[in-house]
Amino acid sequence: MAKRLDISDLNIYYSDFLAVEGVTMAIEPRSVTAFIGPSGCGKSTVIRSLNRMHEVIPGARIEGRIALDGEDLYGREVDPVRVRRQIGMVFQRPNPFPTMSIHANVIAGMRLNNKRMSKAAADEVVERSLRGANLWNEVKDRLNRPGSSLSGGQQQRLCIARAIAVQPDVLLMDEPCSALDPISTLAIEDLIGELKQEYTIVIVTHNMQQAARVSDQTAFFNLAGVGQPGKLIEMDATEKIFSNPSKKATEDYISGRFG
Ligand SMILES: Nc1ncnc2c1ncn2[C@@H]1O[C@H](COP(=O)(O)OP(=O)(O)OP(=O)(O)O)[C@@H](O)[C@H]1O
Repeated sequence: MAKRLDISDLNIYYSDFLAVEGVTMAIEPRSVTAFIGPSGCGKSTVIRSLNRMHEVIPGARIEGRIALDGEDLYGREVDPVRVRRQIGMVFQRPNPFPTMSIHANVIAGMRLNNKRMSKAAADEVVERSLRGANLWNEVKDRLNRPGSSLSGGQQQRLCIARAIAVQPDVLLMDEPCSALDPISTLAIEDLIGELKQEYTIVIVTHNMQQAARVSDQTAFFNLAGVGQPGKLIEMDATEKIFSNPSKKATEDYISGRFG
């Protein structure tokens, strides 16, 4: 479970466009790392490179090294599908399979990986994952209803249940609360606090209060101008970033002077 990510000298391209340059950082297991920074600085691009989702875009590629507990995720022998199972992702908009039942949604990834799963084993995974996502009590009596019958916040927790069903090492979350109301947002934030006991979590957020509330480490990205690559400006304990950052650009951003 929870593994460490080491990123070194990472450059990320969309065809010829260098979107992110020279990122080196360590993401610790059993902790929450927040990526913050102005629009277009490359937060989503970096997070998508961590589980090899970046390369599904035609022409997209990376240079540098990303290692999970020392294993180079871009090594020649490495299967990107396996990487995406080990490093799960939750997106901005909850995206359950709308016509599939709640039960089937949770095990959708497992079915892909292990087609012959007994009903009892499936039921156990569904309950464990829904409990893990703090959704079990709300849905246990209607597991056969479609995923789309849930509220937005419940759908997002269903997506988190789906992501943890395959027992990943890392959970990536790209603005997981931006489509949610404040109550659902708090439920997800509480859940992130619980999940970090078992997982390595990386969250992209535009909401600096959220970064301050949920994360242990914060990475601030910035870009020098339009058409310039995004860069990691500094990364440190969240408390330090929000109280006494080392770089002026970070201070300007967190104090709302730009971005
Ligand atoms: N599919 C794509 N093709 C080409 N360029 C892209 C693509 N996706 C993103 N980019 C570019 O890469 C750069 C970084 O974008 P990215 O979405 O990672 O930034 P971000 O910090 O996540 O922004 P936001 O906070 O607005 O979501 C931007 O210049 C963006 O235009």
